[in-house]
Amino acid sequence: MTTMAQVICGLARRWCFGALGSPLQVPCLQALPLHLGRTATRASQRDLENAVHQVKLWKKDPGNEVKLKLYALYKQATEGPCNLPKPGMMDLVNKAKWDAWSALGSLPKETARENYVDLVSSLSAASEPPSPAKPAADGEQAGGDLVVTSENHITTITFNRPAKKNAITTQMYQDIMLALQAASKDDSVLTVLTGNGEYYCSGNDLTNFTDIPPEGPEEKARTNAILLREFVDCFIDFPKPLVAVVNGPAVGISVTLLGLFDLVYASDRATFHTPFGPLGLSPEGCSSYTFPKMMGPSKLSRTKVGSRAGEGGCQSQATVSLQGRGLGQLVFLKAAEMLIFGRKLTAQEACAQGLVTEVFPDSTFQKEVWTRLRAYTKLPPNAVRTSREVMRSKGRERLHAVNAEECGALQQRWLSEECTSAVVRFLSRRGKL
Ligand SMILES: CCCCC/C=C/C(=O)SCCNC(=O)CCNC(=O)[C@H](O)C(C)(C)COP(=O)(O)OP(=O)(O)OC[C@H]1O[C@@H](n2cnc3c(N)ncnc32)[C@H](O)[C@@H]1OP(=O)(O)O
Repeated sequence: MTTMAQVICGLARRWCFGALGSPLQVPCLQALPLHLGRTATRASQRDLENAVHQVKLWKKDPGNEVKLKLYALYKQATEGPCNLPKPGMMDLVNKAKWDAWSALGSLPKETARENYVDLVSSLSAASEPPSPAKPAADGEQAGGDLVVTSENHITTITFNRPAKKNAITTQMYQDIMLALQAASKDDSVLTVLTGNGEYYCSGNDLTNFTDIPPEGPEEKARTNAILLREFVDCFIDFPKPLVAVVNGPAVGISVTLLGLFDLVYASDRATFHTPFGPLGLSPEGCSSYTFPKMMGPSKLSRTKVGSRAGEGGCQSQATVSLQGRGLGQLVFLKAAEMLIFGRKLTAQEACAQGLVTEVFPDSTFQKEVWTRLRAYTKLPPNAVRTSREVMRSKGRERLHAVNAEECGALQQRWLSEECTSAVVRFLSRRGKL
């Protein structure tokens, strides 16, 4: 499946060479050097054609920002100021192109031609053969975006895109579903989700929103809603204990799904963030039901006073009891603060709210957690499975209904200006469009 970045790269590559479509508003584009005037003679049409040919010879991808700048200059040099109607918000590729071209305003054709030629010549001088790919360092996991292992009666599903903070691609949703289906039938006792690298998971890969099919954004939203519903249903119906080993910051759907897990063990460097408000989105993963149920509309959290992290419960965080005895901090955290207003929780706060089972010092996190999980696999597997089933069966029908409602709401949210603007802002901040 091509993502927006590939679509843009492909189009931008054609834009540079063949000048297609209309430009894009990428604020950082203005940051690129405009050679406002050549000290030598003015660039001729021939110089422009030579520069276009030179770009074709480039071995190293200059990145979207440069491609879009070249595209906009080429259009300005050959057609003058942007003369196309502004595309719709969801038509991100053409909007990206329209804005980049429009950003050049009434720059004269000759100047645009000079700038194009100068930019190509300066980049050609700077370009060097791409360095050989860095071999995976010792201990780093090779493998694809998702690594699934099964040993010691534990199936482990590891998000493995550390360079992208383990953001979940569309393919990864499919692969996680396949892994859960296999785990439900294998001889494992527990199934674990965890992350490779500093992040647990940064949620949905926001470029997922931008790969618009020919049928248009409505079709994309419809298929996304089906994918999300099936994905969450897999967790609702999963028949064995689900464990999250939250090794670092968790965002979005990787947080909301935790309400469907049986154990959530977190490193004390983990954070839990559901930025649905800023993204123009709404909750998923049944969190609109599980979080209020877990946290209460407003909850005075009670944790062991003075307990060391890892000795049961959350790290010490004195709270005051309803009787008002003792000193400490009132921890009023509502599900609404997370899901509506996007408040980020520390591991301790998430534990105090019931989202996290236990917090461990990062230095001993992996050792302590995996020792404990291996001990749990020694329990009689059928008893474990039966106990979990009787705990979970009563709520499944309700969870399926919640999932359906959440996906229906999101299907509309994905088409909203609020959401598309937020996605464009995120992707534009680093020239991802
Ligand atoms: C069909 C199913 C729908 C499911 C519905 C689910 C909804 C959600 O999950 S909503 C939440 C979505 N996630 C986000 O909004 C997080 C977006 N990312 C960020 O805010 C930040 O990247 C960060 C806070 C997670 C980390 O910031 P920082 O430490 O500054 O690192 P960078 O931003 O430079 O990230 C490094 C690299 O990774 C890319 N990246 C990170 N997260 C995502 C993401 N969610 N989607 C796409 N790409 C992501 C980021 O763009 C950087 O890439 P490069 O610039 O190429 O290095």
